[in-house]
Amino acid sequence: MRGMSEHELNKFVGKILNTMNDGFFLVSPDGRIAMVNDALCRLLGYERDDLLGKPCTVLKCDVCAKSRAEGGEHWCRLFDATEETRKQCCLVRKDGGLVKVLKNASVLRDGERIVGGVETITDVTELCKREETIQDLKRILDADDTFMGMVGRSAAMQRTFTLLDKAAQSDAPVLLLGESGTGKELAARAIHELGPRKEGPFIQLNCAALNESLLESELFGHAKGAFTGAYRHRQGRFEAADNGDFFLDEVGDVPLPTQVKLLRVLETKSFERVGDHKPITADARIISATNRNLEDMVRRGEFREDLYFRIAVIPIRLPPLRERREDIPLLTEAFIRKLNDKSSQKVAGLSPEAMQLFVSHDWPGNVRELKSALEYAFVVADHEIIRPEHLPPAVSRENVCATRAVERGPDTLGPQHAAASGGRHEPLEVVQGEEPAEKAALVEALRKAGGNKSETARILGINRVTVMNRMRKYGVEMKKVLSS
Ligand SMILES: Nc1ncnc2c1ncn2[C@@H]1O[C@H](COP(=O)(O)OP(=O)(O)OP(=O)(O)O)[C@@H](O)[C@H]1O
Repeated sequence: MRGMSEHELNKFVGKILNTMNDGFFLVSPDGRIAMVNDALCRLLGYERDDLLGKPCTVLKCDVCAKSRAEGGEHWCRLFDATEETRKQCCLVRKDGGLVKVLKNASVLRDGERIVGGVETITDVTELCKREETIQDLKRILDADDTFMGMVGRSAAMQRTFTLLDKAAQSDAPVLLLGESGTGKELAARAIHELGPRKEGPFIQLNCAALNESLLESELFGHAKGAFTGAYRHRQGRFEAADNGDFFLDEVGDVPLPTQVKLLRVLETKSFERVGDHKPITADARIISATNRNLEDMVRRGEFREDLYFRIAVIPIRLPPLRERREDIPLLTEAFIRKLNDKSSQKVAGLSPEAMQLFVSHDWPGNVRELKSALEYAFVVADHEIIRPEHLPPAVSRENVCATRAVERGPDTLGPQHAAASGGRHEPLEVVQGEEPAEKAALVEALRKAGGNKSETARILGINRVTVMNRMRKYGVEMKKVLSS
């Protein structure tokens, strides 16, 4: 600036300040705004005249307000501190909006005399928003993908994990709702493991598997001679669950007369064994589960309303897999890792085409179906990579329909899903969706093992008893397998 006098320079100060991107203002020692630049007016939505001569408190700086409240020798802490750099504060715009800024401030002195204060402010609102987004994404990425053995990174599963955790801490009855294979049993175990009764027993009963009298005998026990075949006294599951958690699976299948007895036990914690009059008390927390729509059943008179309210104090819905497709790759990876550990086959992963089929399939049998599809693929694939031709037909064939369903959105997925979520009988397609994969995997493994059940178990990564159970379940005959 050689050749320009200070006086001449002063003439241009206003212009210089108005070319700055950052806001600038000058305050007099009594705190009145003496000078502002265009950037400040722009940033805060004020006209120059709105600000000039006004106390600087009009900018409603949060840090200034706080330090004023804490007190100090001077009305403004700047005059105590004499300098502030990169202080993060929040100002209020004329229209009431908040602006996050970084502020540099300095006291202006002429010798010993304070002549004012100068501040420059940089708008960091956008930067802060981006930082918040980064932090949110980081939280999602860092979020634990598993919760007591349940895999899920989707927001829906993360919410479910939080709810399960909270429910576990209370002693209130929990009702787990969700389609078959969504993980209700895993969730029940998680609640037990995390809850105050974890040192006590976790007793489980599938209410759908038994007729009325067997169910009552299982629930409450029976006295010797109570019915033909009752040779001994037998403890019921309620009694066994004393001081622990009692998981009533498929609670929607409890017949109405048994519902009355169940309600009485839940209310009084007291019951009698079948064929006996001696009252027995047991204190168990009830965790129930169903894939049926209990509210509809209550409306239809098929489920007692009073029992419903007893067991549904904390209802938690396990979302179907098609509502959280983002979890499919993660679940796939987790199951492949487990199957690799257990079986002789070593698989690196799915080809992009197979993964595409996985992600677009609707999984009416949910996580159980996905697990079975991988068990099938492990047996069929003789490569390190699972390709579409290694997947069960239900997965590879339905690609087109599934893609259409995805395009239509989850609310229009068709009747099989409505039924799967609430109807008493799962539609044929649901059963077909999950059974053939498990059955086909079993048959293929038996064939590979030449009928040797232990070898079959090793191939499938399950135990020998499960092999026999599955053979019985699917009516698989060894002779037919070996001759086909
Ligand atoms: N989130 C998950 N992460 C890992 N495995 C899961 C998950 N959800 C379910 N599974 C697995 O899927 C299978 C079915 O789960 P589970 O038996 O808990 O489902 P469910 O809802 O109780 O089914 P159903 O109503 O038919 O009894 C099990 O092998 C379970 O380990």
